[in-house]
Amino acid sequence: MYSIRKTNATLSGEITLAGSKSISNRTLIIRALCGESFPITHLANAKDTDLLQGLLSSNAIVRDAGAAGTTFRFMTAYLSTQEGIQVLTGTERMKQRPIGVLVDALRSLGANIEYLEEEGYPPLQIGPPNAFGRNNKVQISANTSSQYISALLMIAPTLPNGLVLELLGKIVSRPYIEMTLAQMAYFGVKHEWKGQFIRIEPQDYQARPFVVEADWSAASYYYAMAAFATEVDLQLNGLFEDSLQGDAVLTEIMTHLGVKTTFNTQGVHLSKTGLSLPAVFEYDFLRCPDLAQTIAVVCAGLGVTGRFTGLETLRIKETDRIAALDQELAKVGVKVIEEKLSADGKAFFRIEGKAVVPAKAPEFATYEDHRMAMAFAPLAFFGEIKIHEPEVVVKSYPDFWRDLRTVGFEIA
Ligand SMILES: O=C(O)C1=C[C@@H](OP(=O)(O)O)[C@@H](O)[C@H](O)C1
Ligand SMILES: C=C(OP(=O)(O)O)C(=O)O
Repeated sequence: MYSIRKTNATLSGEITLAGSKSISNRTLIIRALCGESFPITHLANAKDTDLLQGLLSSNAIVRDAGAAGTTFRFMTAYLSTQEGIQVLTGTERMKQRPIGVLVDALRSLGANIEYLEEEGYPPLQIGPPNAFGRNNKVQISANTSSQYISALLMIAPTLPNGLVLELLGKIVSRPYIEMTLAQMAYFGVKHEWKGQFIRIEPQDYQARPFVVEADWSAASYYYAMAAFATEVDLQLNGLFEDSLQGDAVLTEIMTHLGVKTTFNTQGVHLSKTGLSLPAVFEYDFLRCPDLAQTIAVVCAGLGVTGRFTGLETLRIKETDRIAALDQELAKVGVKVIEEKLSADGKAFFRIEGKAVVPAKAPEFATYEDHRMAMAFAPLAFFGEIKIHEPEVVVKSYPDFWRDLRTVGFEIA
């Protein structure tokens, strides 16, 4: 457990953020499918990326993706194209995260996949494919996780007849699908996306050097600190305005919550907007679910009522993130209230109250979720806090605590 304090109310310094884990993991899969190696600069140092790199270079029969969702989903599709029999497993939590939508789609393409424990969940046994990809039309429900779709898209150009993917229902996390297609395009693979259909012809990936941009989801924790600080002069290096990451929408979100972004040659500079805050901040996180915890804590810290939609997928991530936010925000007197469904069927969650950090440091549990630890850390601006199992941050941002110390946090 860490005890965290911020003894002054200002925020200044310079942080060089590590590479995006989402972009890195796509790049590694594409390189594995490419047949020719290419250099990757600024690859993420996230554990999820290390795991993927390890699994791709392993010949082991049992491969463990740990807690890494993209690693598990991307490897499921990748191994379906490979000879031999492999077992793909993960943590106890991974065994509760659904995979049936992807397995059904891969089976319809000819993959030979068996569930080793519970139907619809990891671990999987992936056997040699049978006429894999002879059929090239697949329907897939798009409302659970975009990672299934990205996993299929990346193998699509290597299939004998390519792939025509029909997305069924509401598309969650759409910018991650766009990220996948944009990276595939960088490596020479064309696609056509019309309405609910994405078509990819059989094509070869072209090897080219690749530079990974810094992680916008990781940047969000500094924006939260900037929202809580009285004065801000903070530089975050490695980020681009023209980003592959949907989470770059953070700059826009945070202008409403008091943080001004100025792009420069190195990345972004953060300062205060000086504008007054809204009483209520309404936002739909369907396109950027990984920002939801950060912004929930920002609203709590500022005493702005958050009114959020698009949180449905949060329940199947590293933990049930809605339940975790509810439990932990209660420790600073903030409520997470699920409203009745609106007429158009939208589920609204209200984040209500102003966080008060009690004199006896509150202890925040992290539920094996890196984003719980990182989203709650900025509350140290309001008093001493404690974070359980701080090492969870390794999943996406192993240097988080080191970097926090460099901007004036006392961590013991
Ligand atoms: O494709 C990706 O890199 C990701 C997609 C999102 O997941 P879902 O599509 O399951 O929402 C996101 O939450 C996750 O952190 C990374
Ligand atoms: C949801 C996340 O990751 P994954 O689904 O890849 O485990 C995340 O990093 O917030």
